[in-house]
This record gives sequence, C-alpha cells and structure tokens, in this order.
Amino acid sequence: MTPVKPAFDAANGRAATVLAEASTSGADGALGPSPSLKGTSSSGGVWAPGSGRRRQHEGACFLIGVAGGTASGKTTVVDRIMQRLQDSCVVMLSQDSFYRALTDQERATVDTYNFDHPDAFDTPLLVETLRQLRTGSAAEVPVYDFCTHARTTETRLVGPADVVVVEGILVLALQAVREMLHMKVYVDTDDDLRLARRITRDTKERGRDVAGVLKQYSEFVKPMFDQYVAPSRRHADVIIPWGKGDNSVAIDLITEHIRTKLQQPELKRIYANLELIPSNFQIQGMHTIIRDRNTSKEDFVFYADRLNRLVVEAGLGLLPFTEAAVTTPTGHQYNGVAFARQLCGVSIIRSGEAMEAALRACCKGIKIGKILVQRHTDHNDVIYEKLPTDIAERHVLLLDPMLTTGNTAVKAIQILKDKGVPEDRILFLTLMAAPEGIHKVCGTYPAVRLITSEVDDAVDAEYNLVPGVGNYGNRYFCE
Ligand SMILES: O=P(O)(O)OC[C@H]1O[C@H](OP(=O)(O)OP(=O)(O)O)[C@H](O)[C@@H]1O
Repeated sequence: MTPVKPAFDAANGRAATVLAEASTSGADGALGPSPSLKGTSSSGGVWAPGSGRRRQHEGACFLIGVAGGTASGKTTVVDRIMQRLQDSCVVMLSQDSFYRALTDQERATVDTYNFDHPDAFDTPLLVETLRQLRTGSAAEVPVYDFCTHARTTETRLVGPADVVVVEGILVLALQAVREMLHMKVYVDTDDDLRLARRITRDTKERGRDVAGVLKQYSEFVKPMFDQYVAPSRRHADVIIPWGKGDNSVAIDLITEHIRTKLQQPELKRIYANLELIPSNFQIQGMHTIIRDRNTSKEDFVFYADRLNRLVVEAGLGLLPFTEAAVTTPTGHQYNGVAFARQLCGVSIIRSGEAMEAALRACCKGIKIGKILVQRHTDHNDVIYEKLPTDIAERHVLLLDPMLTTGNTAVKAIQILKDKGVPEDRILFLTLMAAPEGIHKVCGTYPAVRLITSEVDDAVDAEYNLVPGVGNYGNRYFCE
C-alpha cells in the first residue's frame, strides 16, 4: 500500500499537469494499447490532490461521475472542477485504474483485445472503492500496469475526501457505478472533433501511425461508443457541450452545486426530498424545553405547538402557487401569489393528532383524515383509516411529530399512494427525525418531501428516538 502523495499544488497550477499525466497513462477509449505506448503505472490514473489537506466537511463525501467518449475533454472538465474547489479535499479517480488484469491468452492477442468494453473493467472493485469513499473512509485503489496489462502488487491509499470525481468512458453506462453517484456529468463533444483529437494525441504523444489509430477506432472505440457510451448520456444530470473552448458557465453551475451540497448536512446531500428547517436559537430553545423530562405538560404543549406551527408553515411553503395581483387600500398594485387549493391533512394516530391544531390554525377549514397503523411489523397493518373521499385530487400534509425507524411513515404513505395520491403530492411533516427514518422514507419514496425541524442522533434498542422527547403522545395528551 502506498499513500498517494499530495500531488496537487493549485497555487502554481500543477493540477493540469498531473491530470495530463493521469490521462496519458490511462487507456481512455483504449486503442488496444501497445505496452510501450501506455507508459508506466507511476501515476496510474489516480490523482489525490486533497490527500495532503484536511477534509473541510465531515461525513459522507460527494461523488461525481464524468463520462464521455474518447478525447471528449473529460479530464479537462475534471481539472476545471477541481481547480474551482481548491478549498475542499477533492480526489480524482480514473476508471482506467480498474482495468481487469489480462489473462495470458488475452495478453498474447492484445492487439485484438477490446479495452472499451464493460467486461474490460473490474466494476465490482470500482463500486466497492466508491462505496468506501462515499461513506467518508479512505480506500485502496489498484495500480494498473499498462505495460504488462496486470495489476501491480502496490495499491494507492486515497481519501477520505469531501468530493470524489471519477472519470471514464463508461462511468455512466455501468448501472452499479451510476447508482453510487450523487451527480452525473456527460461531456458532449462532436464525434469528428474527438476523432481528430484522438489522431493528434496518439500520433504525437504515443507514437502511433494514423492508419493504426483509425483501424482501432473503427474496430473497437467507435462501436463501443455507439453501444455504451453515447446511450449513457441519457443518465446524465448535466450534459456539457464541450468544443474548442471551455464551457465556463457549465463548470460554474456544477461547482456551485457541489459547494451547496458540501455545506448541507450529510443527509440533505443524499436526499433532495429532505427539507431541514434552518435552525436558530428559538428553534433550539423550543426543542430544549420539550425534550426536558422536567417540563410541565402545559409548557410541553405550548412549545410543541409552536414548533408544529413552524413545520406546518414550512410545508405549506413548498406547495405550488399561482401568480396573483391585488390592489392595496391606497390604490397601489401588489404582485403576489395565491395559495394552492385542494389541500388536506392526514394525521397518524395518536401523536400526529397533536399537529392538527397547528394545521387548522394555518389553513381555515382544512379537511383532516386519520390513519392508525401497527408499528414495527413486517405487514402493512392498517388498523384504522378515515380519509377524505377525494384525497387523490389533493396535496396531502401527513402529520406525525416523530419519525423513528420510519416504519409507520412508510406504511402511512403507502396507504395514501394506494388511494391514488401521487407521491409528489405528499408532504410528511415531523418535528424530529432519526437518520434511520429519513433513509427509509426518503429512500423509499424519493418524490415525497419530508420536512423536519431537527435531526436526532439515532434509534435505541427499544425503538425510541435518541435523544428524542420520550412518549410524545402521553406528554401532549395525558400527563
Ligand atoms: O418511525 P417509527 O419507528 O415507526 O416510529 C414512529 C411512530 O412512533 C410514535 O408513535 P407511538 O408508537 O409513540 O404511538 P402514539 O403516537 O400513539 O403515542 C410516532 O408518533 C410515530 O407514529
């Protein structure tokens, strides 16, 4: 195992140089690489500029995949992204590092070996490496020797990192890799331009002749591009048109998105459908009171109601609106918006009913249905439900102050879906949520929006929130 050297010195612009090395030694759109032309594995397509600096953001890291055809400009795009993220710890991985070692037979006929096919890569190892980096750990990356077409005995330790950028022709084409990525980028460059660049690069930098480049291009690179790389474009979140000049607008948008994500709490980075109400001392103070075992029932209800109101208002703020202009008493026009109609609430019995007053206070005369489900069973045990008959036509504010394992919420949401409510019309409102519950709800229903005022630490062995609030229903209704 060899720790990656902190090769990045952004201040003097070494980034581009190191990336170029990585690219040269890699087999991007490999043309049945001639060993002597592939260089050594010294850079191995692994670049870890951030390894010499401390992570700026704790927790899981943000994974970006950059795909595109051979000579499309992937490494330049990665270079630009990394240069703009100098204040974070960024690691670049090349898919080329994960080439499978050739068998003796494949090595004997290496000129006809298809380096552009998915089978050429050790995808399970790449996925496992990404999984480790994604959870905020370091990972050992294989070092591929392009002369012998085998892995060396060395590995390189990379990460932990705030951001990992993995580039390669097939990173969006391989489903298992794609599913690891938080952001998928495709570099879209005209085919003729790519071929021209490829010929120039391989003849000037790798000593090939034009006929050889064209032969391999037509036999392997182009067919694999058509079959795998080009179709993977549809999986991209961002497609960057990349021609002769840099597309700095696209790079700005991508890096701003990454910056935003890095500043967000870890769960918010993972789930776009999670809405965390921005914390302040008022909110923390109210949570402090309701979580205190010595708080009286009267105070518990008072401050829980205040928090409920905040969560309800935050949920209402996510509903669609229409433009509306009104005239003020002094005759001036005010250009505003009109609320969405067709709402209803659904409370999960019993604690969810404690949020009804807050919803009624915000939405006069709103219809509120009820659901009671059995907690912690493998079955969808609906014990009771009473829902508005036209619920499928409404936006639904689902109320429950505590999200623990997420079992109850998932069952309640499934009931709403079974009644015909589209997922994207369901807002789940809660005061406090455990990470387990957030994973369960946001992961199971990516279009349902989950709004919470605080994220708790965990769930204990008795299925209580940690630190939690105790038995919310008892404290609100009984004690
Ligand atoms: O995410 P889960 O692990 O499913 O747990 C969450 C459920 O637990 C609480 O109800 P509780 O069992 O305390 O019942 P109550 O509301 O009737 O008091 C809470 O109000 C949720 O309904």
